[in-house]
Amino acid sequence: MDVSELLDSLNDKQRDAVAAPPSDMLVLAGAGSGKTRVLVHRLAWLMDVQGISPFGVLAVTFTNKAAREMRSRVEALMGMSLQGMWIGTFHGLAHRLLRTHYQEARLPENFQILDADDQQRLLKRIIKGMNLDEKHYPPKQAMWFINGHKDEGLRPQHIETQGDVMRTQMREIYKVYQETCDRSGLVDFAELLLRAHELWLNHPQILAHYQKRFRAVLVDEFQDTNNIQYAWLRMLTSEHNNMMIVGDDDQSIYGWRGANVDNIQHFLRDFPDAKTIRLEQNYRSTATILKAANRVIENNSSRLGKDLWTEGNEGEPISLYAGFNELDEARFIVGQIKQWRDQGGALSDTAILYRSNAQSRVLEEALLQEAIPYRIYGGLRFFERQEVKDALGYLRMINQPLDDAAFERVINTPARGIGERTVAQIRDMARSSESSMWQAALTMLQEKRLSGRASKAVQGFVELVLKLQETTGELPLEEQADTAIKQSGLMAMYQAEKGEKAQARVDNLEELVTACKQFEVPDDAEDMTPLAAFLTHASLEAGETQADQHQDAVQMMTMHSAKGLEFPMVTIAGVEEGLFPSQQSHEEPGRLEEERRLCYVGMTRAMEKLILTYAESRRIYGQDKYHTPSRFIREIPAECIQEIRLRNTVSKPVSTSRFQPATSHSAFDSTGFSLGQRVTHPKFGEGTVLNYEGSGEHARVQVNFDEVGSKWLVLNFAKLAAV
Ligand SMILES: Nc1ncnc2c1ncn2[C@@H]1O[C@H](COP(=O)(O)OP(=O)(O)OP(=O)(O)O)[C@@H](O)[C@H]1O
Ligand SMILES: [Mg+2]
Repeated sequence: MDVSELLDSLNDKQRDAVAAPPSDMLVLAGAGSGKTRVLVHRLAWLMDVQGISPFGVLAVTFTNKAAREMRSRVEALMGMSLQGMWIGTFHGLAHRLLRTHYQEARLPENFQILDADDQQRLLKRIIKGMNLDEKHYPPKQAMWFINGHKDEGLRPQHIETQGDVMRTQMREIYKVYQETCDRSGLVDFAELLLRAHELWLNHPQILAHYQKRFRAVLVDEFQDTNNIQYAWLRMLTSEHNNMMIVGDDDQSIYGWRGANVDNIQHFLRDFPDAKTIRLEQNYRSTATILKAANRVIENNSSRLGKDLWTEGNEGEPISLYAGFNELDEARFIVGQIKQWRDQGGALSDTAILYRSNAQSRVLEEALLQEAIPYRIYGGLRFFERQEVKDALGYLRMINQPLDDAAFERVINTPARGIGERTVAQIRDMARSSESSMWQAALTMLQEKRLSGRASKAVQGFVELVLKLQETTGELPLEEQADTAIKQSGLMAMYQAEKGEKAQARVDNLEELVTACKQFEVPDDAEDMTPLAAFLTHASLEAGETQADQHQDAVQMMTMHSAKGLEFPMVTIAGVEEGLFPSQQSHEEPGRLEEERRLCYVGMTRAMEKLILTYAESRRIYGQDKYHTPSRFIREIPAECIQEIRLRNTVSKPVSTSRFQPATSHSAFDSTGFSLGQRVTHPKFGEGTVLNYEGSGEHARVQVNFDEVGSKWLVLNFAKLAAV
């Protein structure tokens, strides 16, 4: 390959980094300045110019997707396949190392990886086996305890408990858990890293081999490495090799998961001769987007500090839209995406980013309604999520207890002492009597075919379902859901767990109640109960296959998963206090700055067009919460923002300045009503306009009546009048 090709597409500073003589190096630079590009070109340079073999480099990045992309970019630059090169995530590389040296790592040859779900299930069994109360020692918390200590390189014998009963017990759980894993050849994610570290610690000759072999070690997204990862990298260094780390302290967003941004300082301390290169030109975003993002991040106090500029043009202002509620917000976003598509833009060039996974539901529905394909990146669709499926399981049991899948799903979730063996017995009985498991369970109880303990536990479950059926039958759908989630113990189970992920599960359960409240039985399902109609709706949505890899689809993801990526058009939804920054971050000082870094990450994903939206009222857990716009919006200079207003009618402008004539013509314009407007109906009395859909004679409006609650009305027939 022509070397100049490698360097031509780089600016001076990038070239300095790529073509530097072998040395340790830190590339510290803001978003979109070409850090990842430098790393990729450096890899190619080392192999092509320095003559290092593909087996002599080790490159680490944050996600499997990023690793695949990096490999293919280097291959494209080199014009050859690089099979076998060590390029991957920390977990992937540790796995590879352990596979190669399984004997020294004291693992069976075919050891299995335990994913988070399996890990939690195993812990549950262990906690029960130790005769501990799961309520006091929730498996999820034990998992955080174990993984957290492993991330610090600590085994049970290293953990000080200071006489704390909880810690002592957790340490014991860790010990028993680890023995079980070792016996069965199971390795969890945190264990991969710790084992790989211990492998080198205990086998200096293996370590020496790799120290010599890997002449260059390159790490992207370094700001989000945790302690064990840094320790592992540090071990690898020797006089034979060099390390290049690339990162941005302003994009450190995994502190809550143990990432340690101080590792950048540690690197400078541990590699005193390291050369620091700062890249300052941004190639990704328009000047407006860049200026706005820079100004937001300036509000953080602990920064290494850097300036970013661009030669790019001004671009359009950032659009800001205040939704009347989350439905209006979603509809606006979908409208913008349609406009983008109509102007010839690809859907895959647009991304919708949000703070919390639970926000995706309303957005997904708005997209489905318009038949716009979408893909949820790094996550499941709302109705496919574990906790949502658990809750739906109870609703399905209320609706129809003969549903075996629902029965199996919830019989022991939350744990109520019904073991796998009992479930298997019930399953066998159902099979031999050709009945449902529910019926089989009833028969077995009646005929006393279960052992004392199992019988009592199954009886408890049956009674719970019967009670739910009896007490919720007449209730409105959302109260049915609320009761089921609470009385089944699901909510309490997830609330008892710690951490961001558990919080997301609680959010999703609350969101399910909201979904029930917003659900309208479709016309063709009027013979069904609202519950049955809702369950049908949920399974259809979950069953709808996600847009496949090659289909042009809108990209949806949390801001966390968007790290390192870029899109021509980006919408950040739910930019409001209490959601983003999150409620929890108000309570812990460091967390607010991490939220602001997340905002910086989100904004800097956008290349051409950035849209920020928030909802003035948002239904959370079936209740309307009124939020104020996020402080992050106020931190953006006013001249960078253009407020978009279209939720208004042309015919009846509301007098406040916030409601100006529509800038685009929605069907609603012709109805003569505006969202939020007070109206009166001869039968239902007064209410507030919440929502609308359709146009012309099909136009329908949703009104929340003070007396009778929310109703959809066909405009042509409804005798609505403005108050
Ligand atoms: N010298 C250059 N000339 C033209 N385009 C460039 C140059 N350097 C980088 N780019 C382009 O700018 C964009 C951002 O680059 P890259 O993703 O490497 O930035 P980054 O610093 O890694 O960003 P992030 O912090 O978000 O990970 C990419 O589209 C890249 O191809
Ligand atoms: Mg990058």
